[in-house]
Amino acid sequence: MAKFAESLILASQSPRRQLLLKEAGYDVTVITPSPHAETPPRLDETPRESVLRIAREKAEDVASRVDQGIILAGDTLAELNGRPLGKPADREHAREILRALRGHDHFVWSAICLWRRPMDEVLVDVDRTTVKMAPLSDDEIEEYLDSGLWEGKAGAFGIQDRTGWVEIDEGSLTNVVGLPMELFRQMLSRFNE
Ligand SMILES: Cc1cn([C@H]2C[C@H](O)[C@@H](COP(=O)(O)OP(=O)(O)OP(=O)(O)O)O2)c(=O)[nH]c1=O
Repeated sequence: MAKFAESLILASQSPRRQLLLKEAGYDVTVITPSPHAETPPRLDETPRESVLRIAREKAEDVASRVDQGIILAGDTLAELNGRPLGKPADREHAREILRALRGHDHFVWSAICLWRRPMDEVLVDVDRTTVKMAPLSDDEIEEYLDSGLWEGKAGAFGIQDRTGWVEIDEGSLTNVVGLPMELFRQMLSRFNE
């Protein structure tokens, strides 16, 4: 792993992003972006464009409060037939999303923004994973909804929650969980070039 003298600041309240970094040996300080920093996906954007913009908004918000270091922000969306699927508003919404996704291939997009202070050098990039959800029965969906694990997850489902229910066709697993670690390492090394 590349060593950085600069501190790494995770601009995220996501416990999963924090865990992925910790497991990979990165020491991070967490500063949560303000809830107003992020504006939801817009109709005139593709899901790819939305995650790139939103990751940057979160990083910029935290950068305005940091004097020195590298700020890392991310954003994740699922996409089914061009339609962005974010975090479900409630159980009803989660059910609707899972019924739409079951049995289908879909994409998961995660963007990363690295914002280096005080130079204000900014890198933004995105990764895409193709996944397939098993043809879940209504009962299986209700069982998952009962677990509450869908809350706060793009596409109302966590690949890490039920092994075998979602399979990766192509791409990175950490990208699906919210932070593509391969891309993160590449981006970090670009600051060293
Ligand atoms: C598709 C999928 C998403 N997710 C999670 C990753 C993200 O945390 C979440 C998408 O929400 P995001 O808005 O990307 O992030 P967040 O609200 O959790 O945290 P913050 O904005 O503060 O950084 O969905 C999983 O954990 N497993 C999955 O399989």
